[in-house]
Amino acid sequence: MTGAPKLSVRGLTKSYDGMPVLERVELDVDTGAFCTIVGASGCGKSTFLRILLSQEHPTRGTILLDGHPLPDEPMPDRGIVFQKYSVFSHLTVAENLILASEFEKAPLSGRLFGRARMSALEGIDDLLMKIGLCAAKDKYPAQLSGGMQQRLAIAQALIKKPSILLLDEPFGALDPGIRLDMHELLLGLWEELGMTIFMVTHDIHEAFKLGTRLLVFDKIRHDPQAPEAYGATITYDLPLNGQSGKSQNQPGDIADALRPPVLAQTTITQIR
Ligand SMILES: Nc1ncnc2c1ncn2[C@@H]1O[C@H](COP(=O)(O)OP(=O)(O)OP(=O)(O)O)[C@@H](O)[C@H]1O
Repeated sequence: MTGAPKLSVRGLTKSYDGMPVLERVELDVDTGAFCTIVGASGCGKSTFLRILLSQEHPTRGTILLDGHPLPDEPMPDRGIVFQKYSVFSHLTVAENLILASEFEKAPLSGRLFGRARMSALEGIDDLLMKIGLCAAKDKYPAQLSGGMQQRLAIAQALIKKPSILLLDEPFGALDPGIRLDMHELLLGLWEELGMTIFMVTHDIHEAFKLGTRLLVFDKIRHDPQAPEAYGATITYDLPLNGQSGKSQNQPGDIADALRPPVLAQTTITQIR
């Protein structure tokens, strides 16, 4: 790794009501990495993303962003996209995109008028072009397909030019063909904007295709009498080169390893 990492996580533990969800997570991520995150349902992947967004806070441990403690509140430097469309249904595509500017420039009313509004609307043209929604600028979300709504959600997350993009199963609700289009779109944006991406997915092939690094979350300790006694951590951290197909690891290897008994044995060995 060259220089200071973009993000550095040390001894991260997150508990709810005294029950650990994440335990002793350690991670350094370079600027521009595309980290795909997989793991069993309920193992804390979304919690991890919410902590990176500062929507949740660690119970223990530290997170440094560009060498400084992660701010306590979500900031424009980190954008997030969820699986279900998180856009405002009563606003058009353009209005959804200028909303952040409206609240920034008119915090009391949340509305811009006249020249200020025109200027905000002109400011989103480039983003609309990138995201392929120029023709839908004045449509409402209900008039858009699922893929288009998710494009809008991505555009919304990008409007403040975040250096970190957090994606929580962003394509999980889309048809396979649309997902492929979205992969192309996302890879193009990632390359052009140089963001560091963390993307949770349940699709191991998607994880291998898109990521430069695969993070597997799982529990390394299990108590059958008390399944919630232990939290998950990063049990596999694999460099990928999905775009050039040079990765030595293949989706099937991880899919095999994700079977619980094998994973438990393998990861304990690995952690030691
Ligand atoms: N605010 C909360 N209060 C209490 N428990 C919570 C809270 N948020 C998450 N949890 C619990 O933390 C655990 C991890 O949840 P999380 O959503 O992070 O898992 P996940 O790996 O993203 O799951 P999935 O793949 O099913 O989306 C779950 O047991 C969940 O019930």
